[in-house]
Amino acid sequence: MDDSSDAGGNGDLVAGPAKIPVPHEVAEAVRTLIRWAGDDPAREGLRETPQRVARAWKEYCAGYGDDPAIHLARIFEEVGGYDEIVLLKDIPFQSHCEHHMAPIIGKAHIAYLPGNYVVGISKLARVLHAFARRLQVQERLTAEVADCIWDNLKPQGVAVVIEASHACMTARGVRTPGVAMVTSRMMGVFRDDERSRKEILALMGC
Ligand SMILES: Nc1nc2c(ncn2[C@@H]2O[C@H](COP(=O)(O)OP(=O)(O)OP(=O)(O)O)[C@@H](O)[C@H]2O)c(=O)[nH]1
Ligand SMILES: [Zn+2]
Repeated sequence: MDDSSDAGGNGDLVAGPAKIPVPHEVAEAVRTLIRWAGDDPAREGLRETPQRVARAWKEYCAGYGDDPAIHLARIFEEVGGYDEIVLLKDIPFQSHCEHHMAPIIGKAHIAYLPGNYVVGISKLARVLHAFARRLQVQERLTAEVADCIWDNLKPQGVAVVIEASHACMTARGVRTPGVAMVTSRMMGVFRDDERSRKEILALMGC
């Protein structure tokens, strides 16, 4: 294939982002895995696969280079006396389980009851992705997101609920599709006050 061709005239859009170099031993590890799985890493279709797999894993695990707390560094003094729940619902995310390195695909609901500060709403999703793009178990992911918001925003309450499907359960092993794992972490008023807890769970649709 001629790499210099640009038939669509879209320049960089066609070329995509610059590719990071892949260390030899990383590519070799993928070749070893392909061989062990039963295929020939030297055959035409698999020749560039080790580099692709390595770069894909850098992308899946980009959270290791993303400090979640940084996304909550820009906080605003409470806006216009707003003192009700802020909820970001149905945030899709992707992670990988630390046991099998298989995809965890799901959605998260993240809420807080402000104290003196609020944060740009996109930042809640950024915190989620910074923790999700690592090797995880769902319980720890849930706790890390909640703790990060609690520590940095100092709100009156935090509630995080995550529902996800684990490919290590659907594509292998017990092979049971259609199962959702649900985890939650309630802090402050959402843990201590029955009415607040019920209100947030109703808003989340849980
Ligand atoms: N609690 C929890 N378990 C998880 C998560 N992701 C994967 N697992 C489970 O981790 C367990 C690992 O069990 P092992 O017996 O060590 O591994 P395995 O022999 O591959 O187990 P099977 O998946 O049952 O075949 C499995 O039961 C997985 O379902 C997660 O996020 N939270
Ligand atoms: Zn797993």
